[in-house]
Amino acid sequence: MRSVYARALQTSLTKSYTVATLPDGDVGFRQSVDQYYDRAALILEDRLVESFGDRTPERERRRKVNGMLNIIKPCNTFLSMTFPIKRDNGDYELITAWRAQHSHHRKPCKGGIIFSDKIDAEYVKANAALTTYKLACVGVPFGGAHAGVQIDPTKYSDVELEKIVRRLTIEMAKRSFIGPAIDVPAPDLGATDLMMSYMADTYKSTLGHMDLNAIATVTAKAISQGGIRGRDAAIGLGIYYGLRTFMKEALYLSSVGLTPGFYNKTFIVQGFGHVGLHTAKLLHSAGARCIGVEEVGGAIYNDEGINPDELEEYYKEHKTLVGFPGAAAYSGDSILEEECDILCPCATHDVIHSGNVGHIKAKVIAEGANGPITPQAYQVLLESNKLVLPDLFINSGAVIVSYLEWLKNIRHVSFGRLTFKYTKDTNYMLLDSVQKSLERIFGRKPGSIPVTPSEQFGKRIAGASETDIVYSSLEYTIENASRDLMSNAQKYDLGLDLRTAAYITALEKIFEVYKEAGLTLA
Ligand SMILES: NC(=O)C1=CN([C@@H]2O[C@H](COP(=O)(O)OP(=O)(O)OC[C@H]3O[C@@H](n4cnc5c(N)ncnc54)[C@H](O)[C@@H]3O)[C@@H](O)[C@H]2O)C=CC1
Ligand SMILES: O=C(O)CCC(=O)C(=O)O
Repeated sequence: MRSVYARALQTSLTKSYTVATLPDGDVGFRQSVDQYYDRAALILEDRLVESFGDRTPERERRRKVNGMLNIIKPCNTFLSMTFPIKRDNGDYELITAWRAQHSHHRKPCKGGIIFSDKIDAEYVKANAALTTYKLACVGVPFGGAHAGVQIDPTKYSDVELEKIVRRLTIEMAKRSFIGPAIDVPAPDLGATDLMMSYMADTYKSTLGHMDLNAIATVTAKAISQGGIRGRDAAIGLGIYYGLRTFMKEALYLSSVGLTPGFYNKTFIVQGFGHVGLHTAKLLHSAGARCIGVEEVGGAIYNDEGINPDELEEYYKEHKTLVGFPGAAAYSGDSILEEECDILCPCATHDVIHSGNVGHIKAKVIAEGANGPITPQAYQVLLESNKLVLPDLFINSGAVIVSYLEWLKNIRHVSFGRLTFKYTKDTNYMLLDSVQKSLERIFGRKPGSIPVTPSEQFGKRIAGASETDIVYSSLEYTIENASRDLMSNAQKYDLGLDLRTAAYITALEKIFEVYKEAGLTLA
């Protein structure tokens, strides 16, 4: 029998991650975050200078603004770790891992952990910076961080992975790189919720044993370990809500040659892991037609539509998409290049680059993955009137719901628990009071006037459950962020360049924090 660990890992760890070799001249994910930041900073600079008022000479104000813009960009603190583990066969091995805390403008820091042998220290720093901008873009009050463990997790047993996660936690704890008020990790590529439960358990049993808030030190834990309902689907749901907002915007859609709404729009998903699976399911439920899905073992295609729920079952059992009865094995060059309305790259970075961008036919691209498009390719997409919904906005569902989990943990009570009974009693009292008022006016004869809740109200009569709160808060946050992006795109005359609009949204907020807090001990 396979262990729980192995079962939990089965979908995310049974493959190796392929990363495109970029054509000459293409800048990949690592440099791209800094480039986008620079562009946003350049556009904002004059306004930021103005924002200081005119009591100080302009030269002085500009100096201050440039100083602050330079402070925001680099990684604040960086931890490089090597530690040994004893493997099941008796060998000793050194594990290399990193945690980058990109920004301390808000505490704690927050961000995922990637388990992959295709990453390095610079990649981790880039992801940490992107996380700072992502958090600020959607208004989650944390600083950005990210971690990487440089192993291919498929090559390690569940016991070995547990050892690595527990030792990693201790290494981070020793150096104050983990803690509910300091830095709060979560799973990313190649990681699982079970790993997060081990991490929380290790912290609370060691350095955090006196800390009442110890379990708030990691998010995306199992529910029994203080996790939150709704986290599983959070990223896909965020992508769906974000797409839905833009799929209502006739102005944006007409620029790319689409009509509003999801019904019968075609979509293709790359990567059928945490992000891709839920995105496909939700778009399918909204009436869009999934015509292609790609995984590392091969892609499948069906113009008539693929049912993602059935595909999920098939994939769990067979560990490959190919052979799924509801679609044919894809035999073209690249499914990313197929005709479709919405393309969702939800696997890894740098998959659309200057070598293939000319063949991309999708009209809307939702960046489920972090950094799936190189800056060179992005420019081409903009010039060919494609609408790209950028990573720092569209895949922010995880950080939004992580924030709710952290809040739940430090409040020590699940959402709704304190108010369920009171809300339900109040709502029944309200119905009763309406009934009595009607009877006072119309009398009780020939019988009492029944006032019963409608089906919809009946479902909500006891108030919001944890899942209701998570989903509605996610929806609210993404819709708000969408409006910020649209308004900044208009204000700065950016056309379809929502990435720059998102970086500007983030940068304005971070700048404001520095501006009003001043520089400690400066
Ligand atoms: N898990 C999270 O909380 C978040 C993840 N992301 C990003 O989304 C992306 C995917 O993350 P997860 O879904 O969590 O990882 P995952 O490990 O659950 O799934 C990724 C899937 O993509 C597949 N894949 C990898 N390379 C591929 C390729 N070249 N072509 C086709 N399929 C490929 C893998 O086999 C795997 O099934 C990453 O870029 C990650 O950084 C973004 C926001 C939040
Ligand atoms: O929920 C989190 O803290 C991490 C999410 C993440 O890894 C990401 O957004 O890239």
